[in-house]
Amino acid sequence: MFHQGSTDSNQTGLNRIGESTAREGNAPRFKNWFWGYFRNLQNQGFRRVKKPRKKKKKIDMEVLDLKHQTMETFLRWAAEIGISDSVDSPRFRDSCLGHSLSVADFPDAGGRGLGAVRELKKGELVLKVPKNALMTTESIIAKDRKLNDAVNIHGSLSSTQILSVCLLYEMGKGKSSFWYPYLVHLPRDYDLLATFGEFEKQALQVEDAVWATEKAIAKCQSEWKEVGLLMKELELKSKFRSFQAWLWASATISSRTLHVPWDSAGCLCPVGDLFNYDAPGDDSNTSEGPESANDVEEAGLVVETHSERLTDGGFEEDFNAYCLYARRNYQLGEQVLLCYGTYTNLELLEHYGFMLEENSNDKVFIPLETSLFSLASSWPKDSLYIHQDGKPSFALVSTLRLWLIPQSQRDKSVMRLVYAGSQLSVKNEILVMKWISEKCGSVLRDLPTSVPEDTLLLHNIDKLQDPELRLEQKETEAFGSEDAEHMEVVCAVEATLQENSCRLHLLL
Ligand SMILES: C[S@@+](CC[C@H](N)C(=O)[O-])C[C@H]1O[C@@H](n2cnc3c(N)ncnc32)[C@H](O)[C@@H]1O
Repeated sequence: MFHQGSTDSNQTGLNRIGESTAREGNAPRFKNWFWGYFRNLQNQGFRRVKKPRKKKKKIDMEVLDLKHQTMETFLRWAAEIGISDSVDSPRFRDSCLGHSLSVADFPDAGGRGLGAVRELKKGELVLKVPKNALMTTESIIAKDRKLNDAVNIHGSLSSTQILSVCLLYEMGKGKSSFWYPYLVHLPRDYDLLATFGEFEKQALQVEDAVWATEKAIAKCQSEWKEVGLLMKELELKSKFRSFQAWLWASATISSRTLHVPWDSAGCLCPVGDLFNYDAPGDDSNTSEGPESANDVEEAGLVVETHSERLTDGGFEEDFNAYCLYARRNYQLGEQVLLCYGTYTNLELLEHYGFMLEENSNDKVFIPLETSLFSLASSWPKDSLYIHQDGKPSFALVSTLRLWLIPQSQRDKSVMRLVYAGSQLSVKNEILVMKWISEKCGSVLRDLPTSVPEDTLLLHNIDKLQDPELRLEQKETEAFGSEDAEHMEVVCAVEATLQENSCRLHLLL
């Protein structure tokens, strides 16, 4: 659904959001800690766990005068341009919502989102956004000759780079932008990997997560350099040309665009981008054993079709509109969610800036011997992983079965059993499980912190970040008695917060 590709636990308490607030653009408190990544290993008795953290990075888009822009104003504007949550949209409505949906706050499942204002049936149309309301490169440049001409001579830039520049250009227009009522309600800060600083990156601890962060930051920087000339030609104000502004724009595009068939960058969809994320069906990881069809799919032996899962909506030529449908039945007050795609927690963090505590699509990669990799050459490297519930993937368990028998016994009949996902012998199976258990144990032991340490640290960092919960003197003293490493991290967080507030002052 959302272009880059559930928690149903907290779907009660539909609190209508009326006024815009400084932080309404995003969940007030995202669980952006990566420790969930290894939590299930810990649940199986492993002691050590990764503990990352994420500071808030404010990207100040001060051009927006938020004072007079309430959610009501936005929803009225949306109704005027034809956005509607009902099939038969009446011509005069003071809100595009109210028939099926309402904007509400879901603190534990995405923050601002859309709730059901009545019972909704699976497959029912819940939102229609006409093409003219969508922000695409095409629709933005169609309204601006100068932008159109400039964009057309920069054909080497990717469609995502172009859309990001168009977004910043539109932001630069302020109130004169057609989409101003929508733009003012975009989040002002994001937590995607590309926005991570050195401290946050190191806190991830796990090698592939640190590497993914470095890659995301490097990509963002090089893409920003590449668009420098275009932004200059467009005479964007320097604050819109800054790397901070670029981070903001590319995070907006990454986390909010919906797929459209005519532009690989997708579209920004007013109101439609208020749906929070629901992971695709829990069916992907509930199989009984590695012999199941799902495990075979994971191993890349069967091409998985997601068509059933991703049926929440899309652009429909017949309606000339983006149409979004209920993916299941909803009760009054429940949060209505969309599936943006199938993601691990690291991928969710990279593309959307959040992760799920329970994510059946999550994967943990453990270091493997080179000889094991060469034995697994018929499977993609990324199929050798451990599920969030601790179960090894089909490819991993099959390769280990083979690897842990003497080379002389690896004949055709054994290979056939391995590829069919069958056990070779009880002895071999015990060896496999023992090997995995010891490997995971050693990975976890090598990490600097444990879950309880992480939990305590996160709790204290939360307090430091929340002005309303500022640490009282007594608690500060309590820190003094904790170990030096903990204190060091708290100091680093304080320094980061300090640095951020200085940066904000400079911008203002
Ligand atoms: C398309 S927007 C959804 C609306 C968003 N909550 C808002 O206020 O604009 C996607 C963003 O919402 C947040 N989000 C969506 N689903 C979430 C979930 N299940 N848990 C936590 N955050 C979520 C993430 O910040 C994500 O980048």
